[in-house]
Amino acid sequence: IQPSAQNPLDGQEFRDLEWGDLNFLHTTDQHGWHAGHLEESQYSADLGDYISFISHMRRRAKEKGVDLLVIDTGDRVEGNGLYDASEPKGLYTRRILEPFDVDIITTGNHELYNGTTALHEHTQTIPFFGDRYLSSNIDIDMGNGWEPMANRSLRFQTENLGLDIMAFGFLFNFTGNFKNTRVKPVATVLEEEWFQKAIREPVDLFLVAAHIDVHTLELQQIHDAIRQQNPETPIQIFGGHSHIRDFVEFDSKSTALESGRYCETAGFLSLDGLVPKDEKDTSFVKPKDGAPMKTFRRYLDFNRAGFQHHSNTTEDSFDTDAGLKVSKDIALYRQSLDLNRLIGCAPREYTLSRDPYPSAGNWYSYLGEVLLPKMVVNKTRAEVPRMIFINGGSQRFDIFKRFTYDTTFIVSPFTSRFMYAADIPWEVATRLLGYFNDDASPYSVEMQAKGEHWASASSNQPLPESMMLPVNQIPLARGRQKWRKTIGYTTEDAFGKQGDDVVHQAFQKFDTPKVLQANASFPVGWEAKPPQTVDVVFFDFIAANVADGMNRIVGEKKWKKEDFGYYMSREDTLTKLMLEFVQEEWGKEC
Ligand SMILES: O=c1ccn([C@@H]2O[C@H](COP(=O)(O)O)[C@@H](O)[C@H]2O)c(=O)[nH]1
Repeated sequence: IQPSAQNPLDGQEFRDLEWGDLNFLHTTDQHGWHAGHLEESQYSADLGDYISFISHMRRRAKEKGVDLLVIDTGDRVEGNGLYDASEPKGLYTRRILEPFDVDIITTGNHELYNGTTALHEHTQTIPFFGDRYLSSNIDIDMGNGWEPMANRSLRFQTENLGLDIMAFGFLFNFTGNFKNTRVKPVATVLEEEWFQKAIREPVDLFLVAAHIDVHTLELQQIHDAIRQQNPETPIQIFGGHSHIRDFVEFDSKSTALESGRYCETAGFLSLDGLVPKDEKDTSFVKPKDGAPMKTFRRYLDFNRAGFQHHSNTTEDSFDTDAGLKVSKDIALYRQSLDLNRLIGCAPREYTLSRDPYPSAGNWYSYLGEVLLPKMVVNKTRAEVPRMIFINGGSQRFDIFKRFTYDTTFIVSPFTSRFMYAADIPWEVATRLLGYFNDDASPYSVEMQAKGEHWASASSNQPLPESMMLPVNQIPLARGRQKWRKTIGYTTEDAFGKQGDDVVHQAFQKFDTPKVLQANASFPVGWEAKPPQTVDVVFFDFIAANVADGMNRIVGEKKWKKEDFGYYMSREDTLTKLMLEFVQEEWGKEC
């Protein structure tokens, strides 16, 4: 745990784990949160704590004569100062991840948005993990033509039961990658010779580590391709990308688990009733005593109390040398990046989705009404009315009272710059937001294809400490023991409502805007007499979408993204502007 982080409150009610023959721990979408959540005690474990936990769980597996595999399904980068504040980005993250002893690891879309990130992944991270790092559908060009980003598949035997496993690593059909990589559509790869050969190998289980939302066509396609050749063999899938706790059942021997995001969740899954046959034939996985194979899943809140509970350790016996070293290194790296530096104190907490948009506590509302109009300005065109558009997905996390240097990256990690289209007719500019918000618009379709996930009813986001319920003690019928309930994940998935390891109180989640519009320098009385033209200002990340939108509105191909210039200096990213704003506008009395 990091020096400034807090352990969760005592007295939480746990749901225990059920071990099987083959057990898994799974993380996904870590997004640089390796220091843990310093403002939320429920998710305050750091990667060092997780490393200690893994080590105890491996020991327990050995004692039980079963196996444990550790999986990570990508998007380890972008979204936290520990990754984004270093120069080059990820300098420390790559070192921090080295002791992370995963069995299978794969690539997410965030490893590919930026050419340098992809390059570093290929030249530094992948060699370290070697053949355990799988990229079944990604290629990279290092200057000599396309080559596989990493190993395509891996066949291996588990340590204790000797289960024979064939593993793959897939990314969804992502199109927003930098041009030094290419992501092959999943359906195409399923037809490739190497894949067809791999699924014909006589193994006990197929394992798919996928940076793919578990409710997608891509995963169904992967499942169906393997199942067609292997009617009886278990297919275990681990997903990611949509940042939620989720679980789906494809058939009685195939499920997919998604384990949340941002080091808030470690997924646990077990398969029982796997009996490897001596002779390899087409039905070597047999149910125990004729009973069907049993699958069990649980979502663990990422904190030391839970890790100790599930690994049967105590505060005294929990830490391993390797885990302690990682926690110490993280603290040193954070210090050298000055991440704890207080920039300002927020007038109140702002949330992305726990407060409705628009409302006073909603961060998008604050951005649209206060921050963007003030900060996004070109001095030479300051008097020209402007409409500023940013994509909702650019904002990544809530704002607590203490806004530190780290917070700027936690909220706005991307290096998007502001571009503009000058003097756009009022009738065109005012229809842009409607165009973006129209579900049928090509913008939505394209962004969905890129993995854009707008508000999702099934995703549930945890609350900060300040939202903890007052101690709500519920006496147990059989004794004097009392539980303390906190607000947090209350996941409902294909196996029901008992998946979370801690019994929480549910919370409400509201829709977030796809695209946010802010207006600035509008003349007095504009409602009665609108300006004839305005500047349309937007992130370069959505420049092509803005051009498409305006072309659709006027019904002709008038704009292309190459026509647009930068509205402000290229250094003026929203991350930088936000930091300046907080420094200037918010006091330091928290
Ligand atoms: O430069 C960028 C890159 C991405 N985004 C937005 O991020 C999300 C996707 O993130 P996931 O963690 O994979 O869900 C999506 O909304 C992109 O639009 C961005 O704004 N800028």
